[in-house]
Amino acid sequence: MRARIYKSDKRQFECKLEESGEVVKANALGNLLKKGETLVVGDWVQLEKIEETDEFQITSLEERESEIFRIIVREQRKKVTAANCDLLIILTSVSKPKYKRGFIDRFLARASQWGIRPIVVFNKMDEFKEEFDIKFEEERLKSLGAKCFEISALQPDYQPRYLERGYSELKEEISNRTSIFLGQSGVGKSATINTLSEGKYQLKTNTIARVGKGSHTTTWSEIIDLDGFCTIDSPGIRSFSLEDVDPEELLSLFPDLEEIASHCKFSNCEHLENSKGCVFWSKYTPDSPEGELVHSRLDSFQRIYEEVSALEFWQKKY
Ligand SMILES: Nc1nc2c(ncn2[C@@H]2O[C@H](COP(=O)(O)OP(=O)(O)OP(=O)(O)O)[C@@H](O)[C@H]2O)c(=O)[nH]1
Ligand SMILES: [Zn+2]
Repeated sequence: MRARIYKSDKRQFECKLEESGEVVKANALGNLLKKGETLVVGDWVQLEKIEETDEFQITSLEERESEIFRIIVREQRKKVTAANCDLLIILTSVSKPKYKRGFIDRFLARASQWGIRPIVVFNKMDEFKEEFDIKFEEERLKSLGAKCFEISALQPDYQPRYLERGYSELKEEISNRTSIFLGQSGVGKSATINTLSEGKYQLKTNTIARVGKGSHTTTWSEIIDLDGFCTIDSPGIRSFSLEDVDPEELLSLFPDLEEIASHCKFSNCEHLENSKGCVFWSKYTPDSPEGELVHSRLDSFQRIYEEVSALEFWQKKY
């Protein structure tokens, strides 16, 4: 019977049966686990019931539509943490913590790498101050293919004032999908999930796994089922760092820039102000409306590029 893995902890799995919705514990056939972690939350699998023991066994794995992963650089291998995620929800705050375009661009790069559609949610709109140019950010994100929403997690009946979409549109967007919420600490991920679940779920604010605080060796990940939508909670997928991305592949995660860069005169163009024949500086001057957007992206790209190429393990190659 068909089922989806909802929780994985080393070699033990909890699976939700597609037909009955029942959640059962299951083991996996050895050959499915051979390479260490070939089964992850979100995977669709076939289960068989072992009559003698009444236990369930995972007998096969369906091909994945998308994977959330990181590259373990030293081992040259991909570590998958979740599968079949439909939507990457990038949450940001318009008050505290301060909106950081660079963070959004990092998450957008991940969305591009994982092949998952991103949307951006501006939260804490109840504390909105006019000096924040939400329309500019929206235009920028729209041109990158990300729909934007404005909400207040603390006031679900907040109506959008600046953007087309608000809370009810967000509810619709996530319905029947599996999403993952990303965003810096304190933007309101837990609060938003709680509100969207309409009381069914009560995550303590500040409980969603933190990243980058000391060692986090937690292996467990789960899908939280919230009646009509699901979210994947897993430590290790929220980091902003793109340090596992090969600097030479970074541009491919900025498809908008990659397109423009393909017109630069030299294929090894560094896209600096004095680079000869660089389209970014000849055609898209930073003070033109279109150039402002392009250069804000180039800026993010170059920051990450510098950061990543400074890492020892990437330098070894050269
Ligand atoms: N004013 C206002 N405060 C909010 C809103 N959403 C969340 N908060 C507050 O912001 C703080 C952080 O919210 P959390 O939901 O814990 O944020 P988080 O993103 O889950 O944080 P981490 O668990 O650290 O990643 C809490 O004190 C919330 O009450 C909002 O829409 N408006
Ligand atoms: Zn160039």
